[in-house]
Amino acid sequence: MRIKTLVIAPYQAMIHLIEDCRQEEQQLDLYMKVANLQEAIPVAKEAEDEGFDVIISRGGTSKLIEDVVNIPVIDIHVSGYDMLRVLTLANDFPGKKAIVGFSNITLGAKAITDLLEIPIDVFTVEKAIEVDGLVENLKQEGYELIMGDVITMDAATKHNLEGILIQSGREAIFEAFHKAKSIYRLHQRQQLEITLLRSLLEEASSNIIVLSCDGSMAYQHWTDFEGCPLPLNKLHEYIQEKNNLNNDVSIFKTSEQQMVKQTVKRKVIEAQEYYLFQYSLVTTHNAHQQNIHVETISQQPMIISNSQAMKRCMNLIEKNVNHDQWLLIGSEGTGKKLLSQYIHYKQNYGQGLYASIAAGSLLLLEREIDSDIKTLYINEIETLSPNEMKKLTTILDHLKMENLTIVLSLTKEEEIPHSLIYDNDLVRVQIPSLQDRKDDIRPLTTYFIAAFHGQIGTSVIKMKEDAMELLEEYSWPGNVAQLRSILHTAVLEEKGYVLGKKLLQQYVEEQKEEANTVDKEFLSGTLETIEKRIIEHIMEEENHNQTRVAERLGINRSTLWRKLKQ
Ligand SMILES: Nc1ncnc2c1ncn2[C@@H]1O[C@H](COP(=O)(O)OP(=O)(O)OP(=O)(O)O)[C@@H](O)[C@H]1O
Repeated sequence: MRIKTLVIAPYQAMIHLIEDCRQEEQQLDLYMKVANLQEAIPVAKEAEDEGFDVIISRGGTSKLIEDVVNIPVIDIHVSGYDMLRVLTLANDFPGKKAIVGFSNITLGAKAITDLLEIPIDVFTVEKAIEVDGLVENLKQEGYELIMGDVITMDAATKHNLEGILIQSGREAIFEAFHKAKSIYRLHQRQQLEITLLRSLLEEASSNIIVLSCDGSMAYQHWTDFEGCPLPLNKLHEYIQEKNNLNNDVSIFKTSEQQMVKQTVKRKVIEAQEYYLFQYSLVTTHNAHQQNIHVETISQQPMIISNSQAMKRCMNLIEKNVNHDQWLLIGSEGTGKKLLSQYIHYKQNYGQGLYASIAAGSLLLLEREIDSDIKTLYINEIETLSPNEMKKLTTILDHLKMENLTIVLSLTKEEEIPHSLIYDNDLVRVQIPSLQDRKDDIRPLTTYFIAAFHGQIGTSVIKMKEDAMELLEEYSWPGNVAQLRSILHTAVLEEKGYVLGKKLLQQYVEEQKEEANTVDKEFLSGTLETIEKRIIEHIMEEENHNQTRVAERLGINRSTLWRKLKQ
């Protein structure tokens, strides 16, 4: 196959020479046009669109073309022979003579005029616009003959000076033909490699975008998204903000409310930095609408541990911090989840994903756990039936083989199979209830008040001493979560800077009453009525699945059926 080549000649005489040279050229399919500098740009663009393989041109013109096309551009050099020819020609002219041009011409010219002691002066310009003024000055200084490129000749004609165009000879043309062939072959090989790599990349990985460090896009390929889920300027900001980006994983919500996982990798290729962003959808629920909540923990969670009881608990955690199987036991709201996030942070220092899931949902989870999830927190284990507990043990055995820290959370240990919670590999941490660590109430209160002030702009910044004492006296059946929730309600209500006892007392009393009414109402009536109420309650919790209800109550299905009929 012949190489389709366009020669953009900056002057007409070159066309004749090329016509002559083409007789000896077999591999190039040569076309020719005359155009100099700016005029050459549209010609070159058109040639690229028409499927030309290579462009050949000369000097400033080829430089301009190079910037606007993606096909190889070959420059016809001004050779020493060209220079010798023009100087020989000029030598016989009488009067003052000068060569004017860019350094690609003038360096060689100066060397020859010095060596051969030819009385011709050499002037170098850096920009095309300098030529006209320079030639005008030379005329005033008495120069009669000017040599140079096409622009120099135009200026000479304009100022009525004699001019000789430095033309390229046969050797320079043949050298350019030779270069065109070898560069074209190299370009072809590279294009082939790029096409192959692109198709491999498209098959092997999708939903990726590659940016260079200035934010410009080098490659993208999407299958699950219509385009990049984040605007490109956000990605650029991301690159600039994070200085150590390698395998950085994060989770975010798109404008369409989809949860998306983003993984960023940094690659350095020939001293250029590139960033590969890969996206995947994090399905937070499966067909049964079971939720797995995935997030990043980018800051070390603050754990208040003023009390001796909580200090012991934290010591145990710190001592075993790199362990990958944990059992956190504590009543509702004691901080089990927060502690699991603390363990996750200590193990991964903000990298990797943290996920939490209720045990019942884990049993129904249809997918593999995402490999970027480094910690899996499993709670609500106590709501499972004995059969489900067995299933959970099998799932956990499987999960233990993954590169994953598992944190089991329990509010009570009774009725939990030993196989699940008496595994030697488990680090067991008992989290004391708030009543058993009253020394934490004061710092927790201060911490929550400051956090609400900072995060939601509430005005309270201090507690009255009698209000604090009230909090320290209360038994807190809902533990830290309940303390936090009461303080939250109170600071939203209080518009002053100081939170007093009166308002708090009102909320604490409400909590006490609520607890009493629930218990009292639930336990009122005969044994038969209470039993019925319990069955109804469990039926609600188990979605009216009678097999599971019977399992939980430890009775067989026919007994349950009979009791329901009563
Ligand atoms: N020691 C602590 N220091 C600071 N904040 C805490 C502490 N313990 C708990 N909290 C806060 O109290 C609230 C309840 O904690 P968390 O959800 O971790 O409890 P939990 O034991 O997992 O609750 P549940 O058993 O109901 O799932 C959270 O807002 C948590 O940040």
